[in-house]
Amino acid sequence: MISLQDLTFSYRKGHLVLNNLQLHFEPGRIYGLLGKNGAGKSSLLYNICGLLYPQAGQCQVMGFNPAKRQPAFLRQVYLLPEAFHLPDVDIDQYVRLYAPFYPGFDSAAFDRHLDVFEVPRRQQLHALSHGQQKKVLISFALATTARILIMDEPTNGLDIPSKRQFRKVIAGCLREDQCMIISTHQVKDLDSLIDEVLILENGRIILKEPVTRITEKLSFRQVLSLEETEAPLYSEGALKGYAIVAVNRREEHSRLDMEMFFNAVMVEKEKILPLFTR
Ligand SMILES: Nc1ncnc2c1ncn2[C@@H]1O[C@H](COP(=O)(O)OP(=O)(O)OP(=O)(O)O)[C@@H](O)[C@H]1O
Repeated sequence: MISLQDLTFSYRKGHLVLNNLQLHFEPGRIYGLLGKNGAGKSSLLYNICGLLYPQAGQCQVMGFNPAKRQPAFLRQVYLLPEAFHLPDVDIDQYVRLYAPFYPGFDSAAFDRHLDVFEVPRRQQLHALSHGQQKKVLISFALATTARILIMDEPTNGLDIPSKRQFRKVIAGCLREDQCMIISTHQVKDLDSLIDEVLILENGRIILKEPVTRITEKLSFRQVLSLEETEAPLYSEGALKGYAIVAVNRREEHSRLDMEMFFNAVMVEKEKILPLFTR
């Protein structure tokens, strides 16, 4: 559905932001794009949407070259950017203005999502808080039913109950022909939603693995003392004892803790990445 071949991108000469990326994204999946500040996550997303253009290599999205920004492409792609500015209209006017760009726009779904988020319906957008505005945009994004949904830090600025609402709204909303890429630092908000994890570092994808494969290779556990377990790959002090990431030697079933996983990869790359070489 999305295919990047040898994609290289930089804002200025001599400073590669995306370095020779080979990447494929399939429909029916939610991808979590992780990386430290400045790793190149937004730049990658903007290349996929055609808002930035590669210096070398290819980017193909649903058979289109995004850089051409053809209407048939734009109708099927929605980017929720990290920072946004909304016009001073009310929600209904906003829908009347922007929904026509998306032929598959589902007004009933939009209303349902707004209800879950408990957004006051009759307000001017400028009278809403930043978090409420974001909820309008998340609801709008999902209601477009665009085949490619890209969200840059969608849960930034959402309060704790809203993060739960976000998970509720997203879960079960993706169709088999849609693909969602979520770039985030707020990994705890999303670890139950993500099908596949990508980690970007210094312009390269250092890991791209389905959650099922991560938990097949690694186990995520709490232990009272580090002596009671064979040397973990990574550990962090927890309320009672330690949270650990260990090699999953006994085919244990554990739930991915994406924050622990990301930290473990950052600190113990040499130990963890080889577990995933094919
Ligand atoms: N408009 C720009 N002009 C020049 N350099 C830029 C521009 N935008 C980003 N960069 C640089 O490109 C690199 C990647 O930035 P990008 O915003 O893609 O990273 P990111 O992973 O999304 O970061 P964050 O997690 O902080 O949002 C950084 O080194 C950044 O300084």
